[in-house]
Parts: sequence; C-alpha cells; structure tokens
Amino acid sequence: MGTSSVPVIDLEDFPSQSDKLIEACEEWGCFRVVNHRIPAALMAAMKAVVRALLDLPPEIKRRNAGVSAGSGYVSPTKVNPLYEGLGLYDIASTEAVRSFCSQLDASPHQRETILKYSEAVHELAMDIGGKIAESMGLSRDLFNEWVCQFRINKYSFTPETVGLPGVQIHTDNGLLTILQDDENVGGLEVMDKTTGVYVPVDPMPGSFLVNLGDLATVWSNGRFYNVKHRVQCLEATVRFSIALFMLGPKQAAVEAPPELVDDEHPRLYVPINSEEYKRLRLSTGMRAGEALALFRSGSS
Ligand SMILES: O=C(O)CCC(=O)C(=O)O
Ligand SMILES: [Fe+2]
Repeated sequence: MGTSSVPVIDLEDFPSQSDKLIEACEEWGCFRVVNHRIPAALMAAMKAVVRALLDLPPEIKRRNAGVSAGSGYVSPTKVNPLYEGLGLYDIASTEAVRSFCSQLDASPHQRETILKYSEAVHELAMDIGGKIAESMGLSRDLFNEWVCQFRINKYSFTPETVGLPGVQIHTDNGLLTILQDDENVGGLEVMDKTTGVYVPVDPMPGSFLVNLGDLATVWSNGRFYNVKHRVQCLEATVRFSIALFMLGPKQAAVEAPPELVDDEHPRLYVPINSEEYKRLRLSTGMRAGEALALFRSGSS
C-alpha cells in the first residue's frame, strides 16, 4: 500500500481540472486542494491558536456550549477516549464566531486569527462547492447559503495508545468537509472504494483535504462517494486538526437538482433535512453512511 494516492486538485487550474475533480468525487470521495489562496502564515497561526484553546482547562472548554447536535465542546468519552473537540454551528456568522471566542476567553490576537481564518476557510468552501457544481454543468452559487459548521480537534496520543483508534470509522454527514489536517502527525486513513482497504492519507503541508459526506451522495443522485475514514494513533504525539463541515441549506431539504435526474438516472433519495439527518445518525449510531438506506426513493 505505502503512500496514498489521494488526488490533488489545483484550484488555480480551472476549468482544466473539472473532470479530474468530478472523478475524485466519484472514485475517492476525497481529494487534496493546493493553490487555495489561504496563506501558510494564517494556517500556522490558526494551528497555534487551536493548540492553545484545546489546552485550556476542562471547565473553560465546557463553556463552549453547542446550539445544535454535536456543535459545542465534545469531551473524551469511553468510545473515543483520545479525542476532544471544540466547535461552533455557523462559521459564516461573525456573531457566532465572536461568541465562540468569548466563551473561551480568546485574546485579541487569537480572536483576530480565528476571525480571519474562519472567513478564509468559509470562502474556500464556497469556492470548492462552486467548482464542483460548475464542473457538473450547474450554477456555481448553489451552495452559497449552506450552513458550515466549524470544529477543532485534538487527539491526545501517548505511547500506550499507539495502534488504537483516535476516531472510529465513519462518514461525514454533510456535503463536504474541508480539513486542515496535522502537517506533522499522520493517522488519517480513507477507505479505498474498490478494495475496501484503508489507506493512509499522508500529511501534505500547505494543503487542505476535502472529504465528501453522506449528503454529497444524495445531492449528486448517487454519483459521489461518501468516503469512510478514521484516525489511527501512529505515534505518541498530540495531533490537531481543523474542520469545516458544509452541512446543508438553512431551510430547504437536500435533494438532487433536476439536471441530475432523468430516465436513466432516476431519483435515488427522497429530500433530506440535513439537521434531522445529523440527529438521526447520532441517535441511531449509524455513523458510516448506513442511514442513507432509510431515504431511498420508493422504499418506505
Ligand atoms: O482529524 C482528522 O484528521 C479527521 C477528523 C474527522 O474525520 C472528522 O472530524 O469528521
Ligand atoms: Fe470525518
């Protein structure tokens, strides 16, 4: 197996890379992006802020209350004892970002970094969503109003935990996830669609990883692959990652646009409300795409 061959998409080379992008969505359910215009200095500054926030005492981290399922502080649990995360529901809301900063007593410098980064990564999400839509022959602003949740993750790996899972096998529930994975510490693995084998996604400093979630399969009428992935502890080092989850439209349900449905490609899924879908996954424990089967068209 060795090094993974997750496709790399150059965001400055469009529309030339449109076919490569769609093929990555269909065959891998994930890809790396380069030339994304987020400065390396901002990525590094954000990483330092993430480390500082997740190193805060538990009683402060607990002030990061969630407004929707799983959007606030997640402490280590029996199932995932090595993992914890902080987050906020709507990264496009400056007010939500400011309140996140206040909950955690962020310094003026940390606030500035978080505000800049959240703006930049939201813009990147819109750019990537737009490029996917355009590459399918659709309008590039289809996803403009979609809610993006933000989460920062810490994995407290020790010598005793090498070989154990940091996060169990799952798919992401939304349309797509943009991940600044740890540039030094590996451990993320994605399932190869054809072999079912988990392949390491080696760090690639300066890039972001994009994963497609369950609602990408729904939106694309079954064309896109909701990639299963996990994080393994490979070494006794703390690992950090920063994620934006593009969840779904604020009000409307997620469904395949009419252009992706015809006689040869009948509609595979009924419209799905993304918040309900997320809650269903959490309450049933169906975290690896199994819940999609409940929404097949024609089944009841
Ligand atoms: O930390 C990572 O690299 C991946 C995290 C992840 O898969 C998730 O938060 O859904
Ligand atoms: Fe994930």
